[in-house]
Amino acid sequence: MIAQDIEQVLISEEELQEKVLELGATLTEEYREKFPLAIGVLKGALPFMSDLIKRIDTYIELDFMDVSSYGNATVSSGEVKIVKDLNTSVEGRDVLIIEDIIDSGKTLNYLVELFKYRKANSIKIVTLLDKPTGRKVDLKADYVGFDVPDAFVVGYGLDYAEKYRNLPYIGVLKKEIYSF
Ligand SMILES: O=P(O)(O)OC[C@H]1O[C@H](OP(=O)(O)OP(=O)(O)O)[C@H](O)[C@@H]1O
Ligand code: HPA
Ligand SMILES: [Mg+2]
Repeated sequence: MIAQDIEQVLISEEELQEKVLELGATLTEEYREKFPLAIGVLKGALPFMSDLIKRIDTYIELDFMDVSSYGNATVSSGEVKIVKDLNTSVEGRDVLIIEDIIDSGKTLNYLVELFKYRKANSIKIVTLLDKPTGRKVDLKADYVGFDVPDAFVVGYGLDYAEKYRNLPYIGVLKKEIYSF
């Protein structure tokens, strides 16, 4: 079915779940004495966030921010739009931003600056994937699941034109799907 559009599986379901466990254990230690505000960046972070929070064994509060800069393209427009803002104030809070991928870095750079301006006490980033070759601004995550090569990847939350978010693994799309 939708798997027929995938050229190659980069990260299997088992590898994803193993990494989520490992990151959950690390974050449990990091936030043991705190009550962080975990902010999921919609829509891409949803599957990762859903799995990760179940592996964090300390008190956490959840919120969501919906920002978008890709539309239906495979290259960032560079303009980050807030589609849905937080319900909670970040002032004085220990913020943990949960992302699916850092590519150009523009989305997270925008969010980090916004949360600094709103006076968060601390801001950390956990991202499932990092694509260092895509970077346009200087930005590093505190916790990274996997580095990915310079290819447009989909699955486990990541989309191409809003499709493929529901694949249970991370794959590379066949070229003919997005170049015509
Ligand atoms: O580092 P960057 O170049 O900014 O790219 C990363 C961002 O782009 C994607 O979101 P997108 O804007 O496509 O929204 P989505 O999560 O709803 O797909 C992805 O989920 C990250 O949030
Ligand atoms: N795939 C899906 N969405 C993305 C990517 C990618 O490689 N980079 C930034 N947003
Ligand atoms: Mg997208």
